[in-house]
Amino acid sequence: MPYKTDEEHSQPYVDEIKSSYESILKNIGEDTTRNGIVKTPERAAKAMRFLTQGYNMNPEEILLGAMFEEPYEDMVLIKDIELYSLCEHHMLPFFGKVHVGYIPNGKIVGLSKIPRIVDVFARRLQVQERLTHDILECINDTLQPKGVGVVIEAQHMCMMMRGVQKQNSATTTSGFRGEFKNQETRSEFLKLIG
Ligand SMILES: Nc1nc2c(ncn2[C@@H]2O[C@H](COP(=O)(O)OP(=O)(O)OP(=O)(O)O)[C@@H](O)[C@H]2O)c(=O)[nH]1
Ligand SMILES: [Zn+2]
Repeated sequence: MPYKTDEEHSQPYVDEIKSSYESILKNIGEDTTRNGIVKTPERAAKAMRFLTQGYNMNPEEILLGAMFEEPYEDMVLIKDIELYSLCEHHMLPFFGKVHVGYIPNGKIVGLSKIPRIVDVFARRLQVQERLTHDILECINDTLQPKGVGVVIEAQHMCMMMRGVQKQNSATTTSGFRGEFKNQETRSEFLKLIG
């Protein structure tokens, strides 16, 4: 099996994280023995393991597992990939959409593998800028296309629920390699993602 399932990644360290959540609940003034809360440390620990399982996964391996020789020379675009990640500053969610385009150089990759590598990098503590580059460099280094572009549009809960409390601001980040640095190719990509 080239990479592990979500379930396999959720097991290690759950007990340690569980007792940490128990302390957090006590410190915010909760009664950790009451019915609705008693299993919360374990649930929260499993959820946290799920949301950070990307540390244990190898995105290059995912791409290499489904690369096929193909003489297609035009742009391949996978747009509107749902994104859920956690910001490394507050460990609060940021969420939005990822758009990935590439121009093959003799090899294409199985389409599902692009959202899969987005999830691998998103399921780590992140900043949006690094997430953008992680996805970009992984595709560029592994698939070695003629060009690749990544755009992420996201909203950050740490700016919505707390802090500056801005509900409608969105952040866009982008990165381009190879032919996507040419104005014409980049414009075509940006036009296609709308
Ligand atoms: N560049 C970048 N900043 C982020 C991201 N996620 C969260 N942040 C910011 O990280 C910064 C951390 O700033 P600090 O001043 O150390 O933390 P803080 O006191 O909680 O800041 P406020 O959110 O302004 O209350 C904040 O400005 C957040 O908006 C991200 O993906 N990229
Ligand atoms: Zn944050």
